[in-house]
Amino acid sequence: MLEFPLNLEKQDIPPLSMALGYFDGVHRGHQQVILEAKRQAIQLGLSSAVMTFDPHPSVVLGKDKRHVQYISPLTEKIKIIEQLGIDYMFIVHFTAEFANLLPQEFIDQYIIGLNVKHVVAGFDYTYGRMGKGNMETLPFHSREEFTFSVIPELTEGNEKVSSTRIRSLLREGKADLLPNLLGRYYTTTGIVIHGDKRGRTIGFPTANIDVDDEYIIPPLGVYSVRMKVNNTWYQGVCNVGYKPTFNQNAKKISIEVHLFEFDQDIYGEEVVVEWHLYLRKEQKFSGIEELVRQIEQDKQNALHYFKENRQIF
Ligand SMILES: Cc1cc2nc3c(=O)[nH]c(=O)nc-3n(C[C@H](O)[C@H](O)[C@H](O)COP(=O)(O)O)c2cc1C
Ligand SMILES: Nc1ncnc2c1ncn2[C@@H]1O[C@H](COP(=O)(O)OP(=O)(O)O)[C@@H](O)[C@H]1O
Repeated sequence: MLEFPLNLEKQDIPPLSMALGYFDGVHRGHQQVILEAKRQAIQLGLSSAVMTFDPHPSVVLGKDKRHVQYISPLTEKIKIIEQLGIDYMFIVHFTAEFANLLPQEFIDQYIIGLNVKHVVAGFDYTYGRMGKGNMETLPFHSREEFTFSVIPELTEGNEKVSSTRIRSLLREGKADLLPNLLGRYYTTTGIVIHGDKRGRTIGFPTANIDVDDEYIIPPLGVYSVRMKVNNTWYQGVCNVGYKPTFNQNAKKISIEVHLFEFDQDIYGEEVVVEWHLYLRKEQKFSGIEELVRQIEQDKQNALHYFKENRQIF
């Protein structure tokens, strides 16, 4: 992986076929762009590359300076793109200065200057100050130094597959609808931390996960999930919430997963939660007995879900 500023001369970089995009989520539309860059690389005898930007342009340009949340924060995005088998990744730090480059300056410095011989981007990709450069202006800005392919809009159910659509489904808890758009289930990577140590005393030990706040967390409630621990996937149930049965004024949201057929100490481990299906709202129960009865029911519902979808797992 290469990060800007690059201390490389053009002659040190192999000729590239490069996919351009912000690629939050690396969804099915993004995958078409990236895989086309790879296909063109093979056909034209080039190395494949992806150029992406960090942080999200809205952090630098937006009026709304709130903390931005992603479908795939940078490290997750890098992992997913690596799995697509791309040779080089360029991560451009998106600054006010970068956003101010004229379209021709962007093409000269970041495309022609990096020895790019073929560009692949989606039909609505824009570049340069105020997004003035687009796929129609690209032939003029290319100075005939590279060729390019434009990937048409990918739709699903008559609607564009987009990061915005995925973000809103995620915020509505519709994890089960995401594979149609993402090409996989939604995942969040985090570290197992210590909780209140109550879980194992009620027969449901739960791994409390500290998830980076750059991720979009699905809404409060109980979900069927899978969790990857040391490269093995386990089925389980996850509660996202404040545990109102025990806490009156909890401020920090907790994400905790009870795994079936699992009995290991995994404090401090990095784990991946794969979100499958929203099961119910988080509730305040009158006591432990009622809570335990409900968690047992959640477990049965999740087991049923995994059994019904056995062909996938
Ligand atoms: C599947 C599942 C569903 C849960 N549902 C609720 C709930 O509706 N209300 C609640 O107060 N706590 C709920 N919890 C959280 C439990 O209260 C929590 O796991 C228990 O207190 C242990 O916490 P600890 O791991 O911090 O010790 C749920 C936990 C799991 C695993
Ligand atoms: N089936 C399981 N699912 C989740 N965690 C488990 C399981 N079995 C053992 N553990 C371990 O036990 C811990 C959870 O126990 P718990 O009493 O809920 O403590 P805590 O409140 O610290 O999470 C997990 O972090 C993990 O290390």
